[in-house]
Amino acid sequence: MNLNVNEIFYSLQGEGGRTGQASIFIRLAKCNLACSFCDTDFERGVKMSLEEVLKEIEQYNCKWIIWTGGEPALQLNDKIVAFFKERGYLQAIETNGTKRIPSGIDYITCSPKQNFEIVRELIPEVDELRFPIQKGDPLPDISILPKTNRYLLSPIFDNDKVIQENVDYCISLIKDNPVWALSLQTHKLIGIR
Ligand SMILES: Nc1nc2[nH]cc(C(=O)O)c2c(=O)[nH]1
Ligand code: SF4
Ligand SMILES: [Mg+2]
Repeated sequence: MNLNVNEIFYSLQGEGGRTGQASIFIRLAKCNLACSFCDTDFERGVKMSLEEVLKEIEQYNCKWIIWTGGEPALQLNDKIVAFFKERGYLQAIETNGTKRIPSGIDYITCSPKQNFEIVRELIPEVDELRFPIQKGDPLPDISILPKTNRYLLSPIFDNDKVIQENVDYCISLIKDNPVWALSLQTHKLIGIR
């Protein structure tokens, strides 16, 4: 079994409910969407076997993987997740909600970008919903979305720069609708990967 890998790096989770936790990011190549605000160059990839990925990540003193992309659910399956689970890894995923998630994932972050009504059919329950928001965007209707305990709004940045009007807009939405909370891309604020 192989993966088409864009990059592997060791950093701290910058966003959401696991912010600040050391994690090995495995960015898989390719996405099935093309969002205007996308901050990631995910097209290029190299073919790696699971053993090669394991060898690379074993150098880090960390047992959390974050599968990201692109859209990692285009490539992951139950067997790949089981391979890393059997070797002691906990696995988080950052998904756009357009594909089913393999079993065995320990923390699901879902950031739907379109077709919100099909997301819940594919992924009934997640650990967090995190929506990139720019000024003027409507607040998502949580009644049709996957079940979760964490509803997060993430103001869209200009590359690594805060766009204050997006932050202010998210804050006003949250004050009016306190089921939501703010998620910042803290890695960009502090200049780490
Ligand atoms: N530090 C850090 N945290 C992240 N959380 C999600 C990321 C992503 O690109 O998916 C990301 C990233 O690129 N860097
Ligand atoms: S779903 Fe995510 S990775 Fe894919 S284009 Fe949109 S923002 Fe970029
Ligand atoms: Mg990123």
